[in-house]
Amino acid sequence: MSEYAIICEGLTKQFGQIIAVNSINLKIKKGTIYGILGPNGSGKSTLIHMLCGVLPQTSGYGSVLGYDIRKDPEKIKQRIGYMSQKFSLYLELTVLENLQFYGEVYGIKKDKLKERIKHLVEITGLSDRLNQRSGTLSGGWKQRLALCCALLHEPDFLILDEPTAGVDPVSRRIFWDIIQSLREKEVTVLVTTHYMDEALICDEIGFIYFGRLLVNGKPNEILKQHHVETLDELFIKLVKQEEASSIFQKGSV
Ligand SMILES: Nc1ncnc2c1ncn2[C@@H]1O[C@H](COP(=O)(O)OP(=O)(O)OP(=O)(O)O)[C@@H](O)[C@H]1O
Repeated sequence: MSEYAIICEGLTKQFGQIIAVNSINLKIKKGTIYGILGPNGSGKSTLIHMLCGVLPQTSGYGSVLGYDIRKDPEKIKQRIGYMSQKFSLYLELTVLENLQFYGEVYGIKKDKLKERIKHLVEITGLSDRLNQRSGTLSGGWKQRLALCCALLHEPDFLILDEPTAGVDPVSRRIFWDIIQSLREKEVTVLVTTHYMDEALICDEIGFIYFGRLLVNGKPNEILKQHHVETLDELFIKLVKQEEASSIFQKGSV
């Protein structure tokens, strides 16, 4: 059994002329939180979609929980929980109805589902809102419900695509407390974020720029290696370096 939940070797995705993900090599240990950072359009979602088994790669290799993303996408889908950037639950259904619906889609038995819903609404603070129509929840509460749905079937690998974008600080804190508690259960978490305070909580982070993984490792070690105090500082420095080298390359042709 591998100690890694995720392995990418030269993983690449091309859309016509655009290389959205460019030969990424990455290993994520089981039971850890890995944060992906990078500007808009840098390839984060494309990488995630490949790892979910919903977007075939152009070249390279990827495995999730030991399953090849090209050969076994269906097995991967059963073992992962995914929360997308956009709220994708049914707005006209209540909180409870959404949870019951997703539980049935995952094929969770009635008694188990009841137990899971009780546990998840308790830890996310949704217990008092079970009968509220989901469309009337504010942004932070909608995200808590989406997290509950992604965790219902006890996935071994949880993918969160910008889960806290536009969410208030209290909801963000609750969110991250839950994410961190998953470490104890050996759940591997892959999360994209633009918030540097969230990145510092992750066990390891990667910074993607134009589809390439420029930096990868433990946040504090990365800061030391690059002689910077904050991740913001580092990422601005990296982007400037990359821009300067692309201008240099264009100029030298
Ligand atoms: N289906 C597609 N067809 C063509 N180009 C695409 C497709 N999906 C993504 N791209 C392009 O691939 C690149 C990477 O996009 P991607 O959505 O993965 O970035 P991202 O880092 O997730 O961005 P954001 O932070 O805005 O969500 C972009 O140039 C985007 O326009």
